[in-house]
Amino acid sequence: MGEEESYISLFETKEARFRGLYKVFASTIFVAITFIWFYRVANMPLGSGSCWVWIILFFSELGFGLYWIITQSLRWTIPYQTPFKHSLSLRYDEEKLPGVDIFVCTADPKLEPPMMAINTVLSAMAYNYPSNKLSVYLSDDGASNLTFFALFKASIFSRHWVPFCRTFNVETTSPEAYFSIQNTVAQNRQEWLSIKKLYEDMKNEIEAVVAKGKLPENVGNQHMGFSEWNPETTQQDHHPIVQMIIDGRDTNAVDEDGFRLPTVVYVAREKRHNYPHHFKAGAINALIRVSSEISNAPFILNLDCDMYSNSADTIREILCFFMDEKNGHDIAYVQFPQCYNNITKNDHYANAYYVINKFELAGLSGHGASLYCGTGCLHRRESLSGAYLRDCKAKWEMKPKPNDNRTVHELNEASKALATCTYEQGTQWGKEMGLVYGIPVEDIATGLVISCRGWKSIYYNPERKAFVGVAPTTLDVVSVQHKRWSEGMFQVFLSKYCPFIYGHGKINLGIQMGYCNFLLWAPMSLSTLCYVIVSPVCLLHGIPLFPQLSSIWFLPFAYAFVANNGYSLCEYLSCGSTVKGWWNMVRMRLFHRTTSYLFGFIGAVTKQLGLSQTNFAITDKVATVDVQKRYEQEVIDFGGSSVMSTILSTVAFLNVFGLVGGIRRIIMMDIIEFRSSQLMVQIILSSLIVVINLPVHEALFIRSDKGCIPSSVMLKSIVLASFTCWIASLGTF
Ligand SMILES: O=c1ccn([C@@H]2O[C@H](COP(=O)(O)OP(=O)(O)O[C@H]3O[C@H](CO)[C@@H](O)[C@H](O)[C@H]3O)[C@@H](O)[C@H]2O)c(=O)[nH]1
Ligand SMILES: [Mn+2]
Repeated sequence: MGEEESYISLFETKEARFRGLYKVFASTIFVAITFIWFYRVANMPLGSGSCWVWIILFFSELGFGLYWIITQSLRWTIPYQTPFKHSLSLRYDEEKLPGVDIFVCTADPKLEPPMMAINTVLSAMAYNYPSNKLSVYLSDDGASNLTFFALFKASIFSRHWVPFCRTFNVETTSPEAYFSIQNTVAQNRQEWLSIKKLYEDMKNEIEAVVAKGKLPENVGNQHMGFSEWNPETTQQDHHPIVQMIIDGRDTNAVDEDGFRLPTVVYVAREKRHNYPHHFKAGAINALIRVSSEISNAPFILNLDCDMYSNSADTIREILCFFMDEKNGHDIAYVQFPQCYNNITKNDHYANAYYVINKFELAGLSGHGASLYCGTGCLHRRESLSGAYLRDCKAKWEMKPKPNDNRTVHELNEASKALATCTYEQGTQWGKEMGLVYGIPVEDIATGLVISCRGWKSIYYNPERKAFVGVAPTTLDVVSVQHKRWSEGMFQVFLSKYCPFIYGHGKINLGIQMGYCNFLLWAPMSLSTLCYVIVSPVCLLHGIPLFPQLSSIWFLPFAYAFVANNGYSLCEYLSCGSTVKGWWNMVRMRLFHRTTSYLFGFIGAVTKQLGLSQTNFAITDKVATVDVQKRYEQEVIDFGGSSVMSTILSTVAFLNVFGLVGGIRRIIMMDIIEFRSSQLMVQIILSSLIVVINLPVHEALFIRSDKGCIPSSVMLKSIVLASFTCWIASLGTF
């Protein structure tokens, strides 16, 4: 079918409504911002001691204002996509569908339990897609035989799991997630009970082996792959390991219903102490090469080990974008939002990224590009490998791999040669080919480079979550992640990949500005820090920084503040979250901007100056019972004494000091003086900061659990806050 039919698009794009109204509203905020800038310059107390404070504030407000302008690029046009998977099935027979290679990355069996990784692998094996077109590659940067053992066991379990999912149309194809949702006997009683038992037996066996840290004695006989490990093998020093566990070509590799199984391959690229391995980017680049040797599918789905597939038809949906004859040829990748299954009602760590997922990422794709977020993304092999759109035939013609008669052993050996440390030496890998090296957000930099090569990319946020992961459950881990992100993104901005320089003439202004929304998280910390430190300190010393309430100049400040936050609240609520959830997001933004983004800023600048090296701190995905309990109760886990909790407490104390000092002055005023007091805005500001910091005060003074802030940090912060106030008083006032 197909050719003779009149053309029907495989996907549709709709624009969000009321954008015109929004543009009018945004223009009013813009006017207010320009008034604020004007006020700050026109009223600069030149010659007075507090002049430098005004200069600081001017730069801070300039930062806020410019950043606000940049954020508008993501709110101009917001497209929403709908793929038509039924039309795809009508147009293409099963044999005509292209192959898809699925990459799952794991890096540390302690931080990322092997059970988690194999659940992701199993979820990917059970896609509602022809099995002989699927190949799943597990990249293990931990080079752990425990992970290999888990994958081997999962391959045996998959013979039952894949047909179970197919027979009963299971959508949540990660067994762990499936049994946690479907935790009472399902209708298909007999099958459900037996598959659950099989899963639990496997889980218990794997967890026991992982807990022991040692493989069972006789396991070597079960698969030749176990012989790859010897006592000298360590995470950072080992030869390349490639082991095909299921060979999809093998007519005996069938599930219990007699259907072929997807190919499953374990890969641990070579690591040596004196060779940089480039973290996740290095792992994916090795996988691109290894998979090209084995299956060479034209599409690559990239998943982190903690992001399982939650919707069986996802691949078919994504292919609607790529295989649309009219609009599909220039699409390089389709990115899904990162969603999590452990978000609490009011999302106290602001992990859900509601607004980013619903508006900002969609808004960027309104300009023709999507952020590549590292996971939940399906790429065209050519564009991911480094091809320019103009050089591609611009056809999705899928050349099936010619029959490969090599044995599994031969394929393994041929692939190992592609996963050595030396393979990339003197090549363009990490520069012009594959994922970009040297930046801890390899994904974002790579997505940008792909856009600059002429490709389009799509952001698709379906109703049913397509991929679901685990969000961090302590403030420490959230901060590790945000520090890496903000640092990496700012590094992109400072590097040759800066969208305004690298992208000049290659991508439109909307994409350049859109990217900067994310790339500039780190420097925004400076503007915020000025506000939350300078304002209370000046309040304490009675130095006014803002117009009095009765002044006409107060209006732009009030309007910009209220309109911006009011709009942000509406955006938040429209995503289905709560007012408390929004408040928590505002708090987390303050926390990040005063800590992790500051560290990120410093990190990016020192890297730029060549004073430090790129690192990738893996986020811990395991929580103790105690931590988990606090998380479920939405109690912030400050994680004891750290530089971060010291900064947070110091900022909290500074604002308490400022507020107390300010209120003392106000009490001593008469009513006329009060009305004309120029300190009122600072009092309001510090009050808001004190209220938003209530969980910090609680953790300092009331709580005594393990997640509270210890008294040593309290003392340090009081000393630091007092010292800051004292230094300021010595200064110019
Ligand atoms: O040397 C490494 C380090 C990490 N990883 C893998 O990278 C993934 C992401 O690491 P994680 O610690 O979970 O970081 P997150 O902050 O959760 O990751 C987000 O941010 C990263 C960029 O900073 C992206 O690569 C991820 O896709 C995105 O989910 C995990 O599967 C790891 O196993 C490796 O394969 N090798
Ligand atoms: Mn992760």
